[in-house]
Amino acid sequence: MSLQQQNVFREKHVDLNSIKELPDSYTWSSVDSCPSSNSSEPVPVINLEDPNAMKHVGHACKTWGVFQVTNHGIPTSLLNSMEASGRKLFSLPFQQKLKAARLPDGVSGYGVARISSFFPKLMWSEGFTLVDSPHHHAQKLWPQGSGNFCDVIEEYKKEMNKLANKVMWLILGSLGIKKEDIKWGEIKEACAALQLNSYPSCPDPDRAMGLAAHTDSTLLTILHQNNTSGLQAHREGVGWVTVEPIEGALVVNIGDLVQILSNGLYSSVLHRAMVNRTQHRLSIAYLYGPPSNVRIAPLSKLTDNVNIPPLYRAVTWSEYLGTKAKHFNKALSFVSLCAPTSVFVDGNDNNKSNKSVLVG
Ligand SMILES: O=C(O)CCC(=O)C(=O)O
Ligand SMILES: [Fe+2]
Repeated sequence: MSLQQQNVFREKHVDLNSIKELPDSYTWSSVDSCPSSNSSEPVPVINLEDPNAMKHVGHACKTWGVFQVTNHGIPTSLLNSMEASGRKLFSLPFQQKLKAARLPDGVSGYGVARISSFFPKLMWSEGFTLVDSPHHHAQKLWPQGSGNFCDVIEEYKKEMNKLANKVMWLILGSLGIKKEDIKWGEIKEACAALQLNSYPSCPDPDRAMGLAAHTDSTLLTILHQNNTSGLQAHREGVGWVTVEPIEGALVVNIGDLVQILSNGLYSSVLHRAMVNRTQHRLSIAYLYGPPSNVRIAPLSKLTDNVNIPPLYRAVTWSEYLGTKAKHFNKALSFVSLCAPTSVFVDGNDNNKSNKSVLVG
């Protein structure tokens, strides 16, 4: 990073652990105007070894757009090691983390939430995005050697890829889609990124926002949250519902690309992360998408051009990320083939960024 880039970066990046009182720039009035719902119905929990798992996945996609999975096959030891690696990274001194800072026009590296530019207020979180190999960043963070950090990341990505592929086929299967119906076939060659989020304890959590409301620009996202609640999903007619952490379970969010593929039968889930006064929260999101050159369009089996016309035009993942980076929570309506549908936009939706936004 050049000196000038470093200065610009420092103006935006603050060591949240050193702040004792919530500054005005971090004070959100919209947190109060969108309170959490008291609904007692929890987000569905699906045992992937249940013979009816596909049916349950279909129902959860139709009603919530988010669910938790158990018996998912990811070893607990790997989840623990990944969490420890995340902690090790975020507990580095602030100046050290800045050495692996995301470049102004880049995607990977350390920095504020990538959706920050769409909101007038700052979020109480720090993030680390890994798109390719982690080695380059690890060398900057730990010049003396990063221990098993890179091995854990690589192993985690490999295992998550298998799980994401399996869940993707449960989702497609629940729509009646078979392998031969997918022209781009092997979603095994999918692209993915890892997003590590850290939410330090906050002096005034009721007025702060960890990560503002957004949908993920993925096919699906698999999220591991440490034993600290904070993730909330928005359900039509109900409001914000907390996705309570369950030991060993993983959260699956339906992303915008499944909304396109399913021709709107399954909607991506609007979600956000809240913070708390005493605990440091950590989450690790595996962002799963198709190979970047594949055009994603409503599956022909789900449309008939007469009664059920395709609702979206075909887009590649990278094209969609560009649209999202410009129009944020309105992006789906920009690839829509019919009149714009109602979209939820929280905060300032003026486009100030031309970066890729993998989330939000
Ligand atoms: O921290 C969380 O629970 C949510 C993270 C998230 O939504 C994301 O990284 O896209
Ligand atoms: Fe997200």
